[in-house]
Amino acid sequence: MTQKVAVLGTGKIGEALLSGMIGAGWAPTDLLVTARRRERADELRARHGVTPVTNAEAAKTADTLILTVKPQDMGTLLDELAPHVPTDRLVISGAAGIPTSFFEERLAPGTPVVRVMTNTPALVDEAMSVISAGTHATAAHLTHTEEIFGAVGKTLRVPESQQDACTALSGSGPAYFFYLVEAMTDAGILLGLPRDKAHDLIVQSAIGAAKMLRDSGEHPVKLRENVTSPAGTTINAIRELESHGVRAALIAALEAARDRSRELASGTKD
Ligand SMILES: NC(=O)C1=CN([C@@H]2O[C@H](COP(=O)(O)OP(=O)(O)OC[C@H]3O[C@@H](n4cnc5c(N)ncnc54)[C@H](O)[C@@H]3O)[C@@H](O)[C@H]2O)C=CC1
Ligand SMILES: O=C(O)[C@@H]1CCC=N1
Repeated sequence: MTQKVAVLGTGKIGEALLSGMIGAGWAPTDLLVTARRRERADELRARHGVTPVTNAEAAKTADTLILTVKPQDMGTLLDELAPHVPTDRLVISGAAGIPTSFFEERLAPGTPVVRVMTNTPALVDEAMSVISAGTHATAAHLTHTEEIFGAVGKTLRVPESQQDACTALSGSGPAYFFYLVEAMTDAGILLGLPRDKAHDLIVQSAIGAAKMLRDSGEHPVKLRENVTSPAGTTINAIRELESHGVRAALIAALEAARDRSRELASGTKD
């Protein structure tokens, strides 16, 4: 049976998902998109061969609705959608913070809702997407959600109570690594290297370290110890990181991200 999937509010995350799904074999003719602006809809059609529709048309036509608007826009979108969504549709939310109960309260009783937190490496099929079922979502709904988000990377099921923490870790996670690369590139400049060379050195080191973290089976502490020679260079750098409280700063930063995710729960917090 053909399953039509609609992405509503196709911005950065929505388009990355769309592109990954098409790459994984979804027929563009089975994919519908909605956008606020006409030019954006035309752009999506030209780039991916998908069909732009209105939010109401998507609700009536698609079997699965993936809502990828900003948390603050979700209430307005749901007001628009609610009269048109039959209860046999699966509604997937990709928004930070907003609980499945927010959707269940606004959609017809019994509508299955799944909450997903993905991340921007979806653009290169290396996303980490964490998936939680709402009250009426079945095992089949979770499997279908995994099929969709599996097109852009790894998936993991978690209880919804862990979603805000996951948002802080993997949802926002890529930003912390980009920030680190930016800061380390600045350090390279301080040490007299041209920016482009410093950038290349750090990026390749990041890729190598990421592959070792994923593939070596070693604990990160062991991997770091292997780099840290007695009376060598690395331990001098580590001492500075510790004395500047970088570990504590990271813990506090992720706690702040988790708290903000909780705060977004009402879907209206600017
Ligand atoms: N950017 C990121 O790294 C991540 C974002 N998210 C979540 O994904 C969602 C989307 O984020 P982005 O793609 O970064 O935002 P974005 O701003 O690029 O995309 C949202 C799109 O929704 C459109 N939109 C808003 N209201 C609409 C409506 N009523 N009808 C149709 N289109 C509408 C906007 O015009 C925009 O194009 C957010 O809820 C965010 O919390 C999740 C994981 C990572
Ligand atoms: O910053 C944000 O709110 C979104 C959600 C996770 C990553 N970006």
